[in-house]
Amino acid sequence: MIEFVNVTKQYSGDTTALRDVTLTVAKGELVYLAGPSGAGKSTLLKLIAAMERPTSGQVTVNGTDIGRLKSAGVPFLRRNLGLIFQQQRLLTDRSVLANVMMPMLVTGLPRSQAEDRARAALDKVGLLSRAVASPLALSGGEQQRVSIARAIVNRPQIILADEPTANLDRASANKVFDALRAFNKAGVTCLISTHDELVLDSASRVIHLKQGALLAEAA
Ligand SMILES: Nc1ncnc2c1ncn2[C@@H]1O[C@H](COP(=O)(O)OP(=O)(O)OP(=O)(O)O)[C@@H](O)[C@H]1O
Repeated sequence: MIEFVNVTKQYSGDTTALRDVTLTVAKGELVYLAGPSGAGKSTLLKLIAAMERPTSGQVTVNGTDIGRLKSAGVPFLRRNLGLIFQQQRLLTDRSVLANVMMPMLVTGLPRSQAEDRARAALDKVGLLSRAVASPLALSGGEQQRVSIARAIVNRPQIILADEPTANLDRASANKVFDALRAFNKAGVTCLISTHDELVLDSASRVIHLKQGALLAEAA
């Protein structure tokens, strides 16, 4: 479902963010990305979402070659992706419910249907009771769970989460990981970058990056 073959990504200014990375993530897998700051975790996720293009090598997502994808094809690719990135903040002048409805309204789903699905998604992350609240009234962990609900309402096949629990306390982080694991159990392929040692220790698959290079995976 996701395949990197000899992928190198250089940013202007001569930074090599990824070096000759080859990996495969199968449908339904839950994969964590680990590595020190600057190791290339965000870059790897951005390549999958076509937010960046490989300098060399090939990235394939659901059969789509990201390096050859025309900009008109990007929305079609993203329809299958649930993105939880730090820069995608919630709109603070709208309710929690309105934030979660947004991606469905954009695709033209009728309002009543969008609302039903948004409520169901908020229920799954344990926040249905906060539907009419402003995101500003929520804790950081709750806001992150709203972001997860927003990322999954269009029923993506793949969730990409970039350090979804950065700056959260243990209890909030656990709830965020629980929500992500639940979606994985329901069949969604998940790639999650994290520094959370507790989660990494108990993970079935961890991809370690160091200075842009893949370290051998533990068997
Ligand atoms: N848009 C960009 N332009 C230039 N250099 C970039 C850009 N984005 C990332 N880099 C550089 O590429 C390298 C890898 O960055 P990346 O954000 O992928 O690492 P990371 O492992 O996600 O780090 P962190 O844990 O701090 O988020 C770093 O040296 C970074 O400074």
